[in-house]
Amino acid sequence: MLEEVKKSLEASPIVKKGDYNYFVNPISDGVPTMKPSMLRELANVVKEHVDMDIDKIVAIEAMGIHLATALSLATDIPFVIIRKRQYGLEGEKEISQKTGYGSSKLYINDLKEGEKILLIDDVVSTGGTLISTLNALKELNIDIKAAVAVIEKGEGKKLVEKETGIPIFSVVKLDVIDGKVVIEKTIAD
Ligand SMILES: O=P(O)(O)OC[C@H]1O[C@H](OP(=O)(O)OP(=O)(O)O)[C@H](O)[C@@H]1O
Ligand SMILES: Nc1nc2[nH]cnc2c(=O)[nH]1
Repeated sequence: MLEEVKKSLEASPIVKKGDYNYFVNPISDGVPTMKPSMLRELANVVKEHVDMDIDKIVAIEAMGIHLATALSLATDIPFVIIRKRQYGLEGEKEISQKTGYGSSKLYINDLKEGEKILLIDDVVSTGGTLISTLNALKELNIDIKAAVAVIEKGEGKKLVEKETGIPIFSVVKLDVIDGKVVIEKTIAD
């Protein structure tokens, strides 16, 4: 199980973004090319391990979108995207997001108080993105049933859990060591 995912991650090229070792992978970049079998397996793993008694899947742009789409097709649950684009719609909420290599704004739309959601993104690394997003969703009184970061890089997941009180489900934990992705564990181990 997850052999294709592990092989693909271990083969990830590493590029520097300043001092930050950024791995490049189909799950987190759509580059190199994503295989449908790998995307399907990831959606099924999430579906099997996470409480799917929810009203909506919520994706973070950009690299949560294909994961949310696959999960939506596997479960028939609708999804909405937290965009990097501002629409100015009524009720829109702005979030400031900071990663290990950049920052931007995110915009929450079309989520109602009490709605049961699963939040999904590709990677948790420093935890900056999930901390600001989960805290904003809490301020909106959204019922966060689950939060998923398919790939856990480094120690950011623990920080998110400490800062938000919300457990994060991840499929693979990895780190970049000596210029290579090293898998530390997977949900199948
Ligand atoms: O835990 P963190 O350090 O916050 O890193 C995780 C975030 O970094 C990436 O987003 P990025 O801003 O690069 O945008 P993208 O999804 O548009 O590539 C990734 O998709 C996560 O959202
Ligand atoms: N693709 C990719 N996305 C990230 N998001 C946060 N860190 C990383 C990384 O190293 N690679």
